[in-house]
Amino acid sequence: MTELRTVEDHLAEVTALLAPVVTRLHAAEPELIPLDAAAGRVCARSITAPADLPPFDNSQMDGYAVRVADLTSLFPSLNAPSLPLGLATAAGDPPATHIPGTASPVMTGAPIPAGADAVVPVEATTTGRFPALTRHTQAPPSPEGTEGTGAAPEPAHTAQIGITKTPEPGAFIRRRGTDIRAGQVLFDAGTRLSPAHLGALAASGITTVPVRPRMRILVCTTGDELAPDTPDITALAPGRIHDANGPMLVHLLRDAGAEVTLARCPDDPAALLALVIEHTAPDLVVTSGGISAGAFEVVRDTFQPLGARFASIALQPGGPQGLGALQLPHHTGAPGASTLPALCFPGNPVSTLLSALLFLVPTLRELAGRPARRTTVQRPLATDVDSPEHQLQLRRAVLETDGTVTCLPPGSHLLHNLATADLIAEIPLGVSHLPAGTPVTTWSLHD
Ligand SMILES: Nc1nc2c(c(=O)[nH]1)N[C@H]1C(S)=C(S)[C@@H](COP(=O)(O)OP(=O)(O)OC[C@H]3O[C@@H](n4cnc5c(N)ncnc54)[C@H](O)[C@@H]3O)O[C@H]1N2
Ligand code: MOO
Repeated sequence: MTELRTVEDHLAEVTALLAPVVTRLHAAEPELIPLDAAAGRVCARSITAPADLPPFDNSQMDGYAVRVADLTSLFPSLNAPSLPLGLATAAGDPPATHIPGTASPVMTGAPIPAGADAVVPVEATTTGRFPALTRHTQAPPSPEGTEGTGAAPEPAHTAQIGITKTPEPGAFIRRRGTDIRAGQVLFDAGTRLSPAHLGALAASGITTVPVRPRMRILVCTTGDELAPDTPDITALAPGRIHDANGPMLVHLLRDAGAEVTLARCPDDPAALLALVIEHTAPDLVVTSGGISAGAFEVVRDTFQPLGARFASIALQPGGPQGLGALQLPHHTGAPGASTLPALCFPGNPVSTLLSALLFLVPTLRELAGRPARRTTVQRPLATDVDSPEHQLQLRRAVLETDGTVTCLPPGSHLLHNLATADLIAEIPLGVSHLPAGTPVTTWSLHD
């Protein structure tokens, strides 16, 4: 038999087809978007911290701000020295001035009163809890002439706070700028924004972020058998099926970082051509179905005259594949592009999804600041496996508790078994049978 093109050959061709799109997206003007829309997007520029984080010295514990010297020098011989109760600072209050020789109650996140140099957690006091407190913001004004002079006004009331453990200077104080300093780089260009990144940006008071534009993909699912969306989507005319590939591709590609539009097209080349031409400036068109050996292959019939190539590769599922830079009669592709790149995946649902995972998602992952290749792990087969000798077979598989993998049936229409699988197990080219226990390359379907 003629040797089929390998998966590696096809991946290299797809990568080369997409390279100009990637270059254009890297060079494009960033989009400035609000933080709440930025999860998963990639920073287009490095972002500088506008302010110190934390923005002020604050307490790590609910407790008492003290001057350590008051405890060590005033009561050197006592096991549990006590200090008169000072005025309290809650989180959100402005900083107070610590009255020397007192214990100023401070809550977690509250600014450390000026002059205090450690916090004693409330658990390290003789009562283990707070007495009734007065916030310094609610206290009557200080006697004239004492505020800000360093002279100590009288404490608000006379409760004594017994301290069972003398703290080290700096204990339980979260110092200003210990997370990041104003002017330091918060995140480099190319960082993919996780929830934690968004948290750090929000904490810094940043409300918009410059991100790289996403690849705009028009997904066309094709076939006369695909039922139109109707109010009662469970009612199917005889011979019709629901469109599984559309939602699957849309979510897979969005999740990988693309901006995706879905269109459904009958087996009518004029309709497919019109659809592609009318769509506003996609970077890439992805189709499913209509590329194999049938008499009504809408994608092949429409795209082949425009420059796409169709061939079988040594892969199962996902053998039939098409790709090309389409020369459209009225080009409406992305600005700066003279042709419209197209990837044409086979229609069987498992074939469609695995084709996208294998050939397109790596480029999208890289654009989104993630490693292109998934992590692979060698795992032993739980049972014997048969596979077509001249194809790399991607078997949906379940991970057993003993670390072995059980391969599920290979049919490329078996979408439910894809949805319940944990892994893909690769049964290599040139192999028609592998006995139980043979280690095979596996990768997660949920990474
Ligand atoms: N004589 C041959 N027949 C077939 C060959 C072959 O080499 N010689 N290859 C088979 C393989 S492998 C595959 S994969 C399919 C690929 O065919 P197409 O890409 O042309 O896909 P269709 O025929 O349009 O559809 C195949 C199958 O998938 C169903 N389908 C299509 N779109 C959807 C959708 N959006 N949602 C759910 N299901 C969909 C469709 O109804 C068919 O059952 O060709 C084999 N045949
Ligand atoms: O190559 Mo097909 O994708 O096996 O069903």
